[in-house]
Amino acid sequence: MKIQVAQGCFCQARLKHNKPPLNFAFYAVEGDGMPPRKLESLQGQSGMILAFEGGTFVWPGIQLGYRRNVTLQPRNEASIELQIETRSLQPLVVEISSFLDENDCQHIIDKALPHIRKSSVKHMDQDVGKPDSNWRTSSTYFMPSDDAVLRRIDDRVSALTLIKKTHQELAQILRYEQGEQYVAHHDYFDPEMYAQNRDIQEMIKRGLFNRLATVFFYLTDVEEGGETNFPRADGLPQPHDFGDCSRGISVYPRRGRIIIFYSQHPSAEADEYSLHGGCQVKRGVKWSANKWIWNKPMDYIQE
Ligand SMILES: O=C(O)CCC(=O)C(=O)O
Ligand SMILES: [Fe+2]
Repeated sequence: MKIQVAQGCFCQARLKHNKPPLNFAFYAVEGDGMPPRKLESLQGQSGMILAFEGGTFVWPGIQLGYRRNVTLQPRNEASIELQIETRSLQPLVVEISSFLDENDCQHIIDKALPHIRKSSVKHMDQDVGKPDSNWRTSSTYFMPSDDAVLRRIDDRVSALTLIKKTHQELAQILRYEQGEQYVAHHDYFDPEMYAQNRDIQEMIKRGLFNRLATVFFYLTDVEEGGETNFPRADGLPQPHDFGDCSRGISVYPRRGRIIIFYSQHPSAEADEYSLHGGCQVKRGVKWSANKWIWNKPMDYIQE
């Protein structure tokens, strides 16, 4: 038996359009606590079986505005039809305009309301000791999936992303009141930026594992502002002002809408273009939620 090992890059077509290349690769895990090693020269070897953990599905973006009709088959539910639209290729952002219904959205809000408290952020080494409100002024509740509605949503997210439920974190419910925001940041943990943080190093196994994708729910319409902005969309340079929402692309809140954006390339390398923020709510209140998905089981949610 001969097994070809692919190692490569979606390069030619992208470079032609002045887009940064998207690399993909295979990795070997050397042992607990060791960073993964790239397998770069295995072509032509025979009789080898590669077993790897961490490989996960990514929706192909195809092109901006591409619309794909899909039929999902969530566990314990009839199939559902929906349309996935590509909003950005770099970072990869797709939108489903109607994923949650009115009742789902209201259920999440009602359930979170008694528990919601000021949001925190995980500080990079250089920011330890600074107030969370430098970055984020919203309120948060991490909500256990302890009823049928929430379990159904987890199953749907799993069917949509084609990533097991065990890889999801608990939904982080967010409320932004007028004037509140979360400036641009990454959802993945850069091992170098958290070198002194033992908990994070343990969680990401020094770079082996990380958040792969974010499924972001919009639970209310917002009268003005509150959009999610990707200031580096389409390969733009690093912004000077991380609160500037005038660059790149923005997705506006609409009750029931969701987006999926990917923090990693198919190669499992972090995508620095996935920088994003929750822009200031100018009028009204924004309820929303993060479903962070890892490239490993997290043990918050059982299959
Ligand atoms: O509120 C938003 O639109 C984005 C929030 C966000 O990026 C986060 O909570 O990590
Ligand atoms: Fe985020």
